[in-house]
Amino acid sequence: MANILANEALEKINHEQSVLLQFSNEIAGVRIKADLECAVINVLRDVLDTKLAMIHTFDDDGFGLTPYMSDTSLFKDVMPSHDERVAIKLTIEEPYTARVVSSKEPVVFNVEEELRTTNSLFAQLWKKVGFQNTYAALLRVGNTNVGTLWLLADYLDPAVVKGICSQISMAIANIQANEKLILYKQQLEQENVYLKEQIKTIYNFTEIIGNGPQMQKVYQLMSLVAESNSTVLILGETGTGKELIARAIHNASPRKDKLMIKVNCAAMPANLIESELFGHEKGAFTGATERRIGKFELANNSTLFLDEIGEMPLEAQVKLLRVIQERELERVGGKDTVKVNVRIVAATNRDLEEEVNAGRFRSDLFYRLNVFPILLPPLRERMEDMEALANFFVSKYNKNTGKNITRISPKAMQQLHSYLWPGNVRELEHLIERSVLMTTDNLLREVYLPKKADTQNAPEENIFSKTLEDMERTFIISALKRCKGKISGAGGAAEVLDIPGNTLHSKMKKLDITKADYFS
Ligand SMILES: Nc1ncnc2c1ncn2[C@@H]1O[C@H](COP(=O)(O)OP(=O)(O)OP(=O)(O)O)[C@@H](O)[C@H]1O
Repeated sequence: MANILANEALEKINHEQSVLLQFSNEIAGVRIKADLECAVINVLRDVLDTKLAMIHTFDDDGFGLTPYMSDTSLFKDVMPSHDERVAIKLTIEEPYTARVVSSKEPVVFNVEEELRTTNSLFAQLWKKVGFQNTYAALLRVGNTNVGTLWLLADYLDPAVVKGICSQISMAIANIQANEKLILYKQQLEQENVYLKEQIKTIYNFTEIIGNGPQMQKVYQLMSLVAESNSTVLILGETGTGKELIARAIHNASPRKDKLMIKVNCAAMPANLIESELFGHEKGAFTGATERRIGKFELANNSTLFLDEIGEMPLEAQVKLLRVIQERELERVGGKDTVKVNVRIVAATNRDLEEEVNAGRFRSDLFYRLNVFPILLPPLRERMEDMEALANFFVSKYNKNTGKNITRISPKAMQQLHSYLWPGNVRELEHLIERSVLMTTDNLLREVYLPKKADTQNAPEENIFSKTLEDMERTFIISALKRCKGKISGAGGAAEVLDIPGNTLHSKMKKLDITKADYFS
């Protein structure tokens, strides 16, 4: 008798081991959820005559449980749609789940008994499948709860259920870790592409040239605001250095270790701007083949630089306002709300108040952005910085081109001073770059200014209150002032006015223009 019992026990152990081995073989190499689902369902059915009712996984809060996988054929008459099935979320307070979570061993629920005593929705569902029992167990890896497993069968050996549980727990934990890795990898790839784009456009963040009183005011404002989280609005004509200032603010802020993210609001079509800013879920629209995170999420814990904010379409302005107010967003086509901690720096060359009055810019967004405005002066109003800027760009392009230009000729400097600079510092930079390329020795002799551009951009005056002679006089004086009194030759007022030097001399005599007029 003892031998028979020992033999039976041995056979039982052998059977358990062969089931677990088979199970392990099936799921060992599985890397993705769909393969795991297939392997689990098949091996349970074929080896143990068991159906997989459901695997739930724990939500991050450790309280909720979300359906993870099930044999979808089981309850399709009761809950035909996939959505309906996955919508059943549980918590650890649901009575069956509570028992499973608190038990170290697998729990057995007799279907008939459950129908009699509770007649619960779950008991009714189990009854439909036709097995006598439901076996449920907690899925754990180490000290971490992974989920719960629900099996339907007439009889299962608890030791086998335990063995299956530990293998499934490990497989799910691996898949979840793998999914996280893939997501991080995608995010890193996106950041990497972005970084490479940025590196192409960046030379030097820290060097802002200009020490005149106008730029001193700007530096003072920057140092007041940099360390805070306040929104900054940088205003100024095109090419005045708004992006440079935005980067300097970011680099002087506690967020400097993360990359500042830039969005050019003018460069994006209205229908793409939302997805660019907030990201989209896979399938959110035609062409959205992958989930993509937006610039707001990329800028989490960093600074988002919204360049050319004045060009943003009105529909996108509404959405932007919401994110700035709530500090949370939804990806296009997504249901989840994502919290973001982003510092906004915006820039524009438009007069935003005028845009508000014209109905092209939302006033509520304007007030949200205009928390701390910084106005950048145009280059023509800070000519005191011209020499430093010109020298800075010469040495920059020396490096880029391998030249060794050591000086700018007085004539070239005079030319730079006499021009009105509609394109500001960017235009100056391009002109110097060109001049550096054209220079063959170490003296930059000449800059190639656009013809007559200075006169086209002269400020408007009330011409009707003046005689023709008055106007001519004022105009000549202003040209002489810009040329620092130089009358003829390169960079002189005659060149700016495009008349011969002698003609200018005689006009000055006739109009009684003396040094006192243009050196005052
Ligand atoms: N103060 C400065 N010192 C050194 N370089 C400057 C300065 N201001 C502008 N620049 C250079 O001039 C170019 C234009 O500057 P930036 O792109 O910051 O201007 P912006 O005002 O943002 O122009 P836009 O309105 O067209 O976007 C850049 O190459 C920048 O490095």
